[in-house]
Amino acid sequence: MYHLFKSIYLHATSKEEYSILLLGLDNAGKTTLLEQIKAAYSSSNPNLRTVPTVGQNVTTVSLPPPNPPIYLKIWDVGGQHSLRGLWQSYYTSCHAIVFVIDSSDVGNATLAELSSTARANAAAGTDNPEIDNGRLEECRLVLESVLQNEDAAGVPILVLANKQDREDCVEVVRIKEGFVRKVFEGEKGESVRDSRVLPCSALTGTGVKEAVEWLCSRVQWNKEGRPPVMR
Ligand SMILES: Nc1nc2c(ncn2[C@@H]2O[C@H](COP(=O)(O)OP(=O)(O)OP(=O)(O)O)[C@@H](O)[C@H]2O)c(=O)[nH]1
Ligand SMILES: [Mg+2]
Repeated sequence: MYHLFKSIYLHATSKEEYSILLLGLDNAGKTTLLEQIKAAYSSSNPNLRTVPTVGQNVTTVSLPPPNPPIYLKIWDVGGQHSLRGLWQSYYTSCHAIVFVIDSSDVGNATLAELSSTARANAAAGTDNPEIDNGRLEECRLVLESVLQNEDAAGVPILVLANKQDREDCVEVVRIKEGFVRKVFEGEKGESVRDSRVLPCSALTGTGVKEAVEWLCSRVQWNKEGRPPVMR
């Protein structure tokens, strides 16, 4: 009888917990985003004086109603080149991935032109000084490697076009149509995946709640594929 009551009590009081993995190049804004999420759901002030992450930061948030009563455990890992090899150890246990892009560092031409120019330059081993490619090509290679990893297969991906507060940013529609769609539909993409592209400014907090709400709905939608941990 004790065990029956205990299991009823645990069932009634425990909540589903889903892990969210923040990825993206160094300087994209992952740690700033983590700080804003933490602040948004705990009524504290965000610490926006970030330093490059070596290792990981983690925080767990509980969303208020009308969101479902779940926990999101958010993992922020370092995006520097030498640290990207560590990302794959998080793939099997994550329920969704957020790929953060610095929208002010993807070039000054249209993204379609940039993609083809960057590829042509890479193939020819040259660089056209007239066009600033930013880090678009590096970003493409890194996003492709995430999509191709078997341990991350089927995991919902939210691409965040961050730093939308900056005057020199590329707008979200261009990032979506000229870059993300091409990567997802390209031969190294995986078009059957649940995905979305949203604008945000981790610095001001704009778009952060919309991002979290999308994640919240998609991890629950995918819970048969990746069941939550009960806490
Ligand atoms: N203008 C603007 N700056 C931002 C935004 N998000 C982050 N930054 C700035 O970008 C820089 C890098 O931000 P971080 O959050 O530390 O970047 P990160 O992705 O965690 O970098 P790593 O830890 O090296 O992988 C900091 O100076 C932030 O203040 C944004 O939305 N707008
Ligand atoms: Mg960081």
